[in-house]
Amino acid sequence: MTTFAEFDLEPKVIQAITELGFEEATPIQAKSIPIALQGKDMIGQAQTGTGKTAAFGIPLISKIARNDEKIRALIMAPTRELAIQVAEEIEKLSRFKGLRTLPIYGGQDIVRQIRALKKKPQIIIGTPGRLLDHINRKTIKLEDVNTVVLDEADEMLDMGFMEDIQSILKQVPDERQTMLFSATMPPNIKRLAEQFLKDPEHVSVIPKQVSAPLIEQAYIEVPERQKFEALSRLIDMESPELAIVFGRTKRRVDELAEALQKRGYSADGLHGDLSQNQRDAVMRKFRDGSIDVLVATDVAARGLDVSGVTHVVNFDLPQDPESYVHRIGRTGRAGKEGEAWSFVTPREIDHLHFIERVTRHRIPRKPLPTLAEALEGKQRIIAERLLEAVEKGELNEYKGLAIQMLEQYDSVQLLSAALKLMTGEKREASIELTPEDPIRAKRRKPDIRSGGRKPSNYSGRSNGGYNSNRSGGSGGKGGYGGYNRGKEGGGYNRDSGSRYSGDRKPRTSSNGETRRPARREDSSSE
Ligand SMILES: Nc1ncnc2c1ncn2[C@@H]1O[C@H](COP(=O)(O)OP(=O)(O)OP(=O)(O)O)[C@@H](O)[C@H]1O
Ligand SMILES: [Mg+2]
Repeated sequence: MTTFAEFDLEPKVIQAITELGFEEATPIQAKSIPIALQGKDMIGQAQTGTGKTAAFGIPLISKIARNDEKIRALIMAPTRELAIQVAEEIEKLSRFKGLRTLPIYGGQDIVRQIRALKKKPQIIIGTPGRLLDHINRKTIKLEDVNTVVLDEADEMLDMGFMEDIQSILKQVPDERQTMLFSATMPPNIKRLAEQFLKDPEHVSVIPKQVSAPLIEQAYIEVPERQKFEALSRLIDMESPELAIVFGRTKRRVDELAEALQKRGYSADGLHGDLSQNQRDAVMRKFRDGSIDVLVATDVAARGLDVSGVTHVVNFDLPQDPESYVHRIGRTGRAGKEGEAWSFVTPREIDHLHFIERVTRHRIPRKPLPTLAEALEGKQRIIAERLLEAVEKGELNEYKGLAIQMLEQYDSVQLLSAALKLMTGEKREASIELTPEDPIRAKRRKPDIRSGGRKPSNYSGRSNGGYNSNRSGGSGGKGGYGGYNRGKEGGGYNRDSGSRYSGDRKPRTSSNGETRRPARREDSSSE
């Protein structure tokens, strides 16, 4: 166990860490912070939800003085939501130190951003395209930047940001520290690292399997046209606190969110074609729990940290194994458990096996929840809500009528009727989703990690070694002491010399943005 007091950090930073409820450093933090504090370039890789943001954030803020009026640190992230979230985390970590952070992303009024830049933030967190706009307008000057972080660098490359990133990095002074972080490290990252990092230290905390161990994974084989029914039953049976459902395309997300709403679920959709206001509103509703189900494209796959996400559903399988790892990593974060379900059409079974090989994890098959299981789940929730209301009291206004009714009817009959009404007959609104084509299996060599290097001896606990008093201590669901599902391995041989060939051709863009050619389908995520 490594406490934060063991690092050479200012009391004000320690104070912020304590305030955030972090009791000990996660393994990636324990390894990266001392290296980053020395000013070395580094490549950091660790499973989803294991605190990579603070791993680069803490050293970064340690280098900046409060009264500095220059832009000293530049963090690049692939999506607007992620830029906002990283900015918030850095803001919290530097709260007592009093540094100024500013998220900069497309879709937001540029004049407003220019005004905010006049307040002299020292730390800018942005998406590459909008950052470059500001750099070209000279509203952001990079001449004093001494730290650059690329969060989810591989995703930024996949989205077609290579050129933007290159031209930004070329304008940052050479005497700088560059850090690159992600949960997965496909080979294209190597090229970027070779070009822009100086003798980087590789810091990785990756056990045999790439995905986070606290996520219970399963797949359901289901024909395309039955997917929606399967999803409704799954939600009913599992009654997630918060769930993210991933769909392949924007159209799919729109249709699915609407269909869920029609059936009475509290759901909304997120993709790159929505206006910034709409995107912000959806994320706000999801974070504060006023919607339970977020339906999203891969725009929500990377980095997003929303506490309370208990379930991830791949309504459509993702094309890339990396995407699978990042998507399911929206749950099982910070020492909490989560479940990840994937719908696989019969023709996609091969693709699922491919994902299993690359992620080195066998995904067990589960049967489609039956109607009875779905109903049982719904009833359980209703019963819980009823008992909560009993606990809460304040029922006097209803008691008179209750007594009257009980004099005339049998209590079991009455309560059953009440439960039936509360459960609600399923609104059988007819749902027609436009079918998506099945994904065809690609062939790559099975290793999602970088460079074929041996995994570092992963000595952390199976949950990534968390300890935070926010997580509610150990024991019970959501606890995290030495928990081990013993699912590692999955019967695949490690092929330590190889890594997959990474034929990651950027997918074509449909968002009408022509300036940068190689964007993929939801590339307006920036
Ligand atoms: N030392 C710690 N103790 C407890 N909680 C922590 C600690 N460090 C970070 N966290 C919390 O863990 C959560 C996940 O952190 P973060 O988003 O940085 O993960 P990540 O490794 O970047 O994941 P991803 O690969 O999905 O981007 C956040 O809510 C963060 O505040
Ligand atoms: Mg992250």
